[in-house]
Amino acid sequence: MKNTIIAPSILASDFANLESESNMLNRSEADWFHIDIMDGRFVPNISFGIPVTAAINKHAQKPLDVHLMIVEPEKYLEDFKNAGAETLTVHYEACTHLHRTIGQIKELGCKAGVALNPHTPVSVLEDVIQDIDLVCVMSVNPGFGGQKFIENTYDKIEKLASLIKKSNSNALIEIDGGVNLDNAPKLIKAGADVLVAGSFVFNSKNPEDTIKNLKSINNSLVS
Ligand SMILES: O=C(CO)[C@@H](O)[C@H](O)COP(=O)(O)O
Ligand SMILES: [Co+2]
Repeated sequence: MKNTIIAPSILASDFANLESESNMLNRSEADWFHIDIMDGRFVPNISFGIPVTAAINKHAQKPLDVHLMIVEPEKYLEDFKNAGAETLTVHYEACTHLHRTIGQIKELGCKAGVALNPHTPVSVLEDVIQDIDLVCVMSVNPGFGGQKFIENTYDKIEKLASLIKKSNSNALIEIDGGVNLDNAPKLIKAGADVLVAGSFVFNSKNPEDTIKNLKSINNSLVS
């Protein structure tokens, strides 16, 4: 049975209590910590950067999945690796030399991810899909948590799954934005391997239970 990876997004957590939020994720069935880095240039919002990532990493007992929504990400890869990143995801739209940037991530010993904005077709990845470990399909326009899920994402996942299969790539398909218990089963059926969920987890009454519910979707799909 496929084991869907659940990656709660720290963006929706209580920034004044990152230690307790991290401990909650450590106790929970979450697999990764999703860390959203926004620079106010690639996206119209600023979140936090390298020192806060390092501070989260002090408490996190699970891999950090770092989503760089920044221009010129190649300048900061090493800093984020040193801050604890296991996966470094750059945006296709922010990289003039994407192939080189992927190589730099690998040289640092990190997993290489590439994120696609909602308007970017999966076909742009044809010539790099074998080199990457993860494709992050944005199911909202990047920059903010709590936005409405874009329905076209299901088609996009299917196209990406077929590109990955055709290319004998091992890339994981991650979905980021507006994920909840209503759309998650359909996302998994379409081929999603990793679900990022921010507000759905942290705004719920019991985030640990919400993570457990997301994690158990696979079981219910089997029957
Ligand atoms: O990268 C982003 C937004 O740009 C995401 O990771 C959000 O943080 C997801 O938040 P929700 O849509 O689940 O609230
Ligand atoms: Co993200």
